Amino acid sequence: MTTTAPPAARSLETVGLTKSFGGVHAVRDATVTFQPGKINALIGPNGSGKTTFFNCVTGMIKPDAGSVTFHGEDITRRPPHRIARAGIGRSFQLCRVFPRMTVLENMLVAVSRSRFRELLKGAHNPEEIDKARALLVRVGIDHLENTEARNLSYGQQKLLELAGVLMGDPDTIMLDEPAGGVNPALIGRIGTLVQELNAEGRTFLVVEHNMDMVMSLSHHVIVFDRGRPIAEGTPDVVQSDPRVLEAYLGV
Ligand SMILES: Nc1ncnc2c1ncn2[C@@H]1O[C@H](COP(=O)(O)OP(=O)(O)OP(=O)(O)O)[C@@H](O)[C@H]1O
Repeated sequence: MTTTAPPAARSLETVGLTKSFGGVHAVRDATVTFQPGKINALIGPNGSGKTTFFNCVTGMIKPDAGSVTFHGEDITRRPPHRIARAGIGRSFQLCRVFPRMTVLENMLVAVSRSRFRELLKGAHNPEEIDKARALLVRVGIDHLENTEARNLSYGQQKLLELAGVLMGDPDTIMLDEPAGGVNPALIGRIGTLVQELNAEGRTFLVVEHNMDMVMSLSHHVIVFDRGRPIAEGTPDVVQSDPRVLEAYLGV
């Protein structure tokens, strides 16, 4: 009798992912393998399909074709909460927090739906509250615990969103433009947090236009153009790839 070894688990990969909006081919036959345990960056000109790709991976929109595999399991077209439960956390390009809830309340609604119902009934789980407070300390906004989120700076809201993502203990974290609209001091703090969380074993996939951040933070860079990857490699390799210059500069 012969046995077949299971395929080696790879953290996250897509094969032939495709999504159109009417006549706009936002993501076209995108086959991408992200490096597990690393900080992966996804870059590309405006409109090259990065956010649509993110949304297909995290179940926010359904791809027209192709597959998404996470730790060897097909997660294509699963609803977002099931993908989150599988271990993929994400932030959004336009930060999503509940503006009239306090920072701590935002942390508590970041947990699962069943707990959200508990929260609405006023039944707070003490362990969740402890965990939320520890994460607020970690991202450096614990002093704002009782402040309504709308009174935070945009950068502080991004830190809150990241802390909320960490409430789910994801092993893979997808950040959509973490530096967008954030002042330089907080960009530095977000970058340091990403590095620390990565050193603890979490895989990152970061969409970002801030090239200083991308090049200093990432281990592996994937470049999108017109809906598909056109180049990948270390920051140094990608920066000197003529296809990348062409995509950005149209030369
Ligand atoms: N819901 C939608 N309906 C119609 N077209 C869309 C929709 N979402 C995205 N698109 C189009 O799909 C293409 C890819 O957009 P997407 O936002 O994924 O690119 P991006 O690389 O994330 O851009 P940016 O860097 O500017 O955020 C663009 O032409 C965009 O206008």
